[in-house]
Amino acid sequence: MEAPGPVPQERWPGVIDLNQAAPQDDLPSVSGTAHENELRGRSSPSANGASGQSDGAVGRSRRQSGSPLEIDAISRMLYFASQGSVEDIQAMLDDGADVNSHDYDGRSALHLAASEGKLGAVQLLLERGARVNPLDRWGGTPLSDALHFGFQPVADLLRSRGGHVINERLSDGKRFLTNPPQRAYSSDIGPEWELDPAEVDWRKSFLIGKGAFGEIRLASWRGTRVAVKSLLPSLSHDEQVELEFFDELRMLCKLRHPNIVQSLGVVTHQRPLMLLFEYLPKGDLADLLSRKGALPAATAIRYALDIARGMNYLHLQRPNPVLHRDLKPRNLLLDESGHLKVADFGLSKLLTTDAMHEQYKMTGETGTYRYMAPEVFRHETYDKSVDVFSFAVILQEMFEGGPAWRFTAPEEVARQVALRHLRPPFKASTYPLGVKELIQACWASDARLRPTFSVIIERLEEIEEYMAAAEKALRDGYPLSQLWGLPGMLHHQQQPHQPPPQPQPGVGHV
Ligand SMILES: Nc1ncnc2c1ncn2[C@@H]1O[C@H](COP(=O)(O)OP(=O)(O)OP(=O)(O)O)[C@@H](O)[C@H]1O
Repeated sequence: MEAPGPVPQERWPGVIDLNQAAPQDDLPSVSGTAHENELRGRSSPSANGASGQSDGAVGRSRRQSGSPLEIDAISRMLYFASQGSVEDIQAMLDDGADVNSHDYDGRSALHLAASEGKLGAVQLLLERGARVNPLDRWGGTPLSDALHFGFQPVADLLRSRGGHVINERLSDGKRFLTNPPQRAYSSDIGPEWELDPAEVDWRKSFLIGKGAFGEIRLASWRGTRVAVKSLLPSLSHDEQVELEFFDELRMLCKLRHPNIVQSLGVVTHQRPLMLLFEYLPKGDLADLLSRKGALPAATAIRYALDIARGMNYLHLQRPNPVLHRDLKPRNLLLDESGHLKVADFGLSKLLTTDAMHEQYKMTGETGTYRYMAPEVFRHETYDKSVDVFSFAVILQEMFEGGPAWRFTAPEEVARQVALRHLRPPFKASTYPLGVKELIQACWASDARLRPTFSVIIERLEEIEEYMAAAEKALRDGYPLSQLWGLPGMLHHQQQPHQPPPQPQPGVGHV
């Protein structure tokens, strides 16, 4: 059984912010009522006119035909609405665009215009026949958006046209939310991110590995070695996945941090879809642990800080945090200077949890199960704290030298963790004082009690300082008895027959 960890200094708010969860996982698997169908972008037969030009018709046509032109038109319409570009909206509508078109999340042009307070655009859309109360997948109407973001004149206008806020419960009890994640719509991925595939030189390429989303190869791009991730054809044929993928790519390409693997650009104009990343030749943490076993405490803490800093950067992205959802040693790459970088972030969002389970089973890539938060395994609503859970398991592995219960199938491990609250055991004697407690807080069953990465960074920095102080104390020849008050990392150094550590210039690398 899991021992309760200390109460972290900073907590998740009392109620989990479902708005921060990856949207596809909020979508309950119910169907049937007109209301729910509307939420999902399907019209009930009675609401769907003969012309078929309703939200539902667009939803269906996007899913069935999936022509890039159609997707582009919807995207542009939403972009213009969010910008309040009345003339552009007018021109698109004059050209035959559907005023009720919406994206995969059910966000219509009216939603976008209302949530940005674009009164002129709202007026125009209503005049041109926009439905006043379309529901996005969080159950939000344009009026609820206008109210949420404080645009009173827009709210007044919508109310005068029959706008209302719907805040009811789905049949399975999950709450509708009125403030969905904000998206920065644009009409294209942006030429600067779109790479010319002809510039990728495959002559000396080789396969680095295969994951649930596709394979990754070393290749050369403009003379530089790069890691090219190709999306599995089975995924990229799914238009829904592609829509999400493009949206995600815009965001991923902009991210920059010393502890995340740098994305260089994308190829979306031909298949398979490809993502180019900086190439990190030193391997990943999984390989390192299988070669070296348990890491020295100072190295483990330094790596933990690298991961936490990279993850903190992702979680603090605005307007929406970037969830990893697939944090594991295989996705932590070593750079030339001996630091870890987080790879593969954001991509798992492309799959629903169900699809993720299926995909992992299909490809045999079940490694993720060991790091999977209980709520993900149980297919429940979750938020960014799932990454904190994975981080805890990784930190424990760095001290233990590899995964616990190696001979048990990963899926079974996840089941025990999720359903019986089992947690990997602490066997090593090298944990510095405070690390076990930190790990326990991070893998708490109650996701609200898990600390944020900002708090984790503070704790790890304190631990690192303690360790440096202890090392100095040893170097300066304090009697060991005086060191008992210092962190537990000294405990293993005080075992009989172990000489005190030699002073190190800086922290040692593995
Ligand atoms: N930028 C990179 N440079 C060098 N090696 C990389 C890079 N990105 C990934 N790899 C390596 O490629 C291998 C496969 O990675 P990939 O992300 O495709 O799959 P995975 O993480 O094992 O699985 P999944 O995608 O299902 O999470 C891993 O060993 C990983 O360390």
